[in-house]
Amino acid sequence: MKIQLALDRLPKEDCFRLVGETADFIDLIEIGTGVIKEYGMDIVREMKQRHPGKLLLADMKTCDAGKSEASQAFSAGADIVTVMGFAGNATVSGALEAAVQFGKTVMVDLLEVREPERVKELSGLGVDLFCIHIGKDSQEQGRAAGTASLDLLADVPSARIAVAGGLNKEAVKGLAGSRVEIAIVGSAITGSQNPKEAARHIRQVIDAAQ
Ligand SMILES: O=C(CO)[C@H](O)[C@H](O)COP(=O)(O)O
Repeated sequence: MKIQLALDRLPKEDCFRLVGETADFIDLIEIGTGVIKEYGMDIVREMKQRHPGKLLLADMKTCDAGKSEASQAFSAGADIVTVMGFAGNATVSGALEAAVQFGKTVMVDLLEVREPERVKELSGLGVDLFCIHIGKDSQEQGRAAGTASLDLLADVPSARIAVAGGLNKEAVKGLAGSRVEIAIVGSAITGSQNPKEAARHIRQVIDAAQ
């Protein structure tokens, strides 16, 4: 299982510092939605320039203008962009079209998607990478991402799966050995007193489970 470090609600300098400290233990870097709203495509561009060997995800959370927004992020150096699963099919298809043009990838964020039928429909459009996501506001109401929510993808055995939403070391351990390909971890690393050690521990948990 891969680790995607989510950089959310952070100043630019902290984003670069955190990636510098944890780079040995993470596989993907995510520029979070709020960080993109603050710094735009410049931070996507700069992160790719500084870390060309890491896969870079721009968490655009696109819900309209799919082709245009995906192209914007791919042009800036993103390898993966996110599009919301509740977006219209034309938006998802537009983003997928851009991904083909740039030779890159779309991740569909299933935040608030509850119907397996919708996941099958998205798969039919050509989506192969999905993110099961419990958002910040839901987390504050006591929900957390876990293996139970994998049921949403039970009918799409070919789907590649990422999981996000308050994952910590214990939750990542619970995902190890499941279908999940990418554990998206934000605050458990970025909010830790020692981000490098936090990332190292999560990496160890994953390696030990393989
Ligand atoms: O997409 C996100 C928020 O919308 C976050 O990147 C994702 O939830 C991971 O962060 P955390 O581990 O802090 O929940």
